[in-house]
Amino acid sequence: MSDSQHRRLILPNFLSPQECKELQFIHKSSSTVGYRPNVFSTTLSHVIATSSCHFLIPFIPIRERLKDKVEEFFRCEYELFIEFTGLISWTRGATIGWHTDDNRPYLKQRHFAVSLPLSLSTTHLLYLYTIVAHNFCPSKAVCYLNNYAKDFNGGLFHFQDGEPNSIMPMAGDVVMYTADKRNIHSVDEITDGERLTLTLWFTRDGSHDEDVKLVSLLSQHLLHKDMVASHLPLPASSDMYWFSQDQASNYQFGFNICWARLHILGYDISISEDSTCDSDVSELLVKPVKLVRGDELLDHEFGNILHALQVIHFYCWQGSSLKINASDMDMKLLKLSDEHREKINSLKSVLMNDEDLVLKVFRSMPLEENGGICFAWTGILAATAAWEDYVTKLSKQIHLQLPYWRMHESIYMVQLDE
Ligand SMILES: O=C(O)CCC(=O)C(=O)O
Ligand SMILES: [Fe+2]
Repeated sequence: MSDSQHRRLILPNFLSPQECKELQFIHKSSSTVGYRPNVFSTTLSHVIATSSCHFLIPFIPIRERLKDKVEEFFRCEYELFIEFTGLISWTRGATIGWHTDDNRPYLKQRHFAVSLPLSLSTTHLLYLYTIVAHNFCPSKAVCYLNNYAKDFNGGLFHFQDGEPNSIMPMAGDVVMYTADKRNIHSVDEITDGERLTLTLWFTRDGSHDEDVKLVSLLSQHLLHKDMVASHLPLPASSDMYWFSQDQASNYQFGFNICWARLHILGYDISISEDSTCDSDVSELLVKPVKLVRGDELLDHEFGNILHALQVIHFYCWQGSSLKINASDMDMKLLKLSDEHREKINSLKSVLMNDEDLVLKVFRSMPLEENGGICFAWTGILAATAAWEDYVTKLSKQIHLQLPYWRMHESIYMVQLDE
């Protein structure tokens, strides 16, 4: 559906349920606290910085399809650039009143450039000609990845003028609109659950091309890394995972979102022997961990809490289709001693000292745990192996495609004959 003035476009079912679920898996296992209260985000530069470059792969075909649509709909004669790609989730309390989206810093820069009358070089003049003569209004695409009323309540999207008046976010649907006054919009407060979107910004201005920055980050990151090296995620600084209501990150009130996301799915974490509640939070995040459920501990070591979180969310995503191997049946489960339980609780009081807040933020809607299948430790072990296969496959694709991306300073699906 598009409106008569060509300022917005709504595309139902643009993303497949599988694409939505894969992006949800990435976000729930990689997000950091976001730029506004009660908001969480996963940017592409963040996944690179945390040694999870492979997660870029699922975004690539989706970015391409969205860019093609925007170019077609807004009738662009020249190429557009993606300025930003991110997964963004809003939880209880997040809201935004009537606003336009043209408050991005690069817009100010553009106005500044136009008001410079003197000493312009030919390049400058050409540049000005391009932005003035082919004035493309920056645009945004918001792809909904989960469902109103099922995964969250509240969070309806509204346009102030014209049709459609309101949009009920449903997984797979996309809304595209120009960032100017023709599209004043708002989002109702989220009252329950977690509302998840994939958000992209488009620009004409090549100096804000996200791909150039991402290719450079990828090159730096992968230069020293062996292709067969481990795919362990590397946690970012601990304050990026610290949620507190007043945004003060002094670790006194609030919680670590990795621990919290495991907790709401029914897991506790046992951090290696020498960790105590006096340890520094950043130190705790990089230590090997084991998973606990009830009074059982799975005797399998994960590289760090982020690794455990990725595997558990992989289990939630793929649960019902995972194959249990014979070797998974040999797993070792240990009964927790009182002493061990006490230790877990004391670390928990450091990383998650406001449990009520965790439940308020993440656990207000019934969760569809483990892809709807019953929990089994054998399933977790199967997920551990399947996660490794999955990231290895994605990682190979990154390594094969990066030379082409570097050559073109652009990220695209390279057709390679295997
Ligand atoms: O998530 C949405 O539906 C739109 C969010 C929005 O308007 C914004 O972040 O500026
Ligand atoms: Fe907006």
